[in-house]
Amino acid sequence: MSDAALALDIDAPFYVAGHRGLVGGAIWRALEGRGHSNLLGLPSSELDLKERDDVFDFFATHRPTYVVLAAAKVGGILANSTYPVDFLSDNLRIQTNVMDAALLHGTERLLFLGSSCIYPKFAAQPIREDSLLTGHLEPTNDAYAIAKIAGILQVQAVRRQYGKPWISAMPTNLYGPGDNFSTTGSHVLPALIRRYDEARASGAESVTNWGTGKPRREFLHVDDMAAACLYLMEHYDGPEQVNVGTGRDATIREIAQLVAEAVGFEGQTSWDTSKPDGTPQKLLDVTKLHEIGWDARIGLREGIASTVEWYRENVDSLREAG
Ligand SMILES: NC(=O)C1=CN([C@@H]2O[C@H](COP(=O)(O)OP(=O)(O)OC[C@H]3O[C@@H](n4cnc5c(N)ncnc54)[C@H](OP(=O)(O)O)[C@@H]3O)[C@@H](O)[C@H]2O)C=CC1
Ligand SMILES: C[C@H]1O[C@H](OP(=O)(O)OP(=O)(O)OC[C@H]2O[C@@H](n3cnc4c(=O)[nH]c(N)nc43)[C@H](O)[C@@H]2O)[C@@H](O)[C@@H](O)C1=O
Repeated sequence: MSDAALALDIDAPFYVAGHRGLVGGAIWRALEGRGHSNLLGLPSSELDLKERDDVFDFFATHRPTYVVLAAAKVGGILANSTYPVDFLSDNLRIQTNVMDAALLHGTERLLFLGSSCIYPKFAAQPIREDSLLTGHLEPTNDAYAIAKIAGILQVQAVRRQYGKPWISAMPTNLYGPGDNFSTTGSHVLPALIRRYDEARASGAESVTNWGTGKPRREFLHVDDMAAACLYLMEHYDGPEQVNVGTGRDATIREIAQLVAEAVGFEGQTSWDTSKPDGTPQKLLDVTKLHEIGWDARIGLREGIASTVEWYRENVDSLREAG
């Protein structure tokens, strides 16, 4: 489809599945900012996307023209390795129900969100899109990755069998306002912000992080991610998933230092090597994204600083929510 044909109609019904989450929330804010007048979103307490009949009823009633599939069972390295059944089964059900209902009820365009963990554990770095299915997965998140790979295949199958311009994006590790700051279930950046800020507030002399601190990770601010998603919906129409990242990575030890500086913690850091490191490096090759015409804007120091600010403003309500 041409760029003109891909332009999003701001009055058409647009369903953001997972609109209260980190990514869905940022996409919702971005759509509101662009003046979209017909946004659809329901919390899981009102529409459990694992329930196939309920999902089909929702689509029959609202018939969304556009869908971003940002609802998923999501978590950090420990949650993924402790609950593989949930990460496999919930995600397969959520994405299959949403895509089947969207297909039946005439959704014109759908963006499926996968993750950089779909690529082989020892993929050549930076990781190109065509390294998918060329090697073994990282065991701490293989169940989640298999569900995400099935989602990419479903998008490609819909394109092939029905000719719909649906697409997939593969984000690198994300962070920002609205993240999950739970101590055991979260990803590394929110976990570090909470740990270092609590240590600063209590006057603790040291903190202990997980693993060796040697793995390398790439981080993208979620507002950049939301902008990239909408950009891709308006400028990309191809079967291959598109990597979304900054093209730059750092060691977890360096990230921890940045967070310590951002919150003003001056004590010591130690490492609990009984916790898993996960994949040694996960840096996306973003050549394709750049060729399509999009590049990240928010620098890591700036993004961490604004996320610390958001965390401090919201920490009380986060505690109440558990
Ligand atoms: N965060 C990251 O670092 C990365 C995320 N991604 C991908 O981006 C997408 C969004 O992730 P993120 O925003 O971080 O995740 P969050 O955990 O922040 O949000 C997930 C959202 O999914 C919804 N959800 C979960 N289960 C159900 C269900 N059964 N029925 C209805 N809604 C459900 C939740 O709804 P509610 O709040 O109402 O319960 C929530 O809004 C996912 O596909 C994830 O794999 C990819 C790479 C990195
Ligand atoms: C987005 C991505 O997220 C997960 O993969 P991951 O990249 O390994 O993500 P993570 O953020 O949990 O850890 C990154 C690194 O950081 C180290 N680390 C230190 N201290 C803490 C800490 O306190 N918490 C956490 N979570 N990690 C810590 C940790 O040991 C690891 O070396 C998968 O769910 C995967 O499925 C996925 O998609």
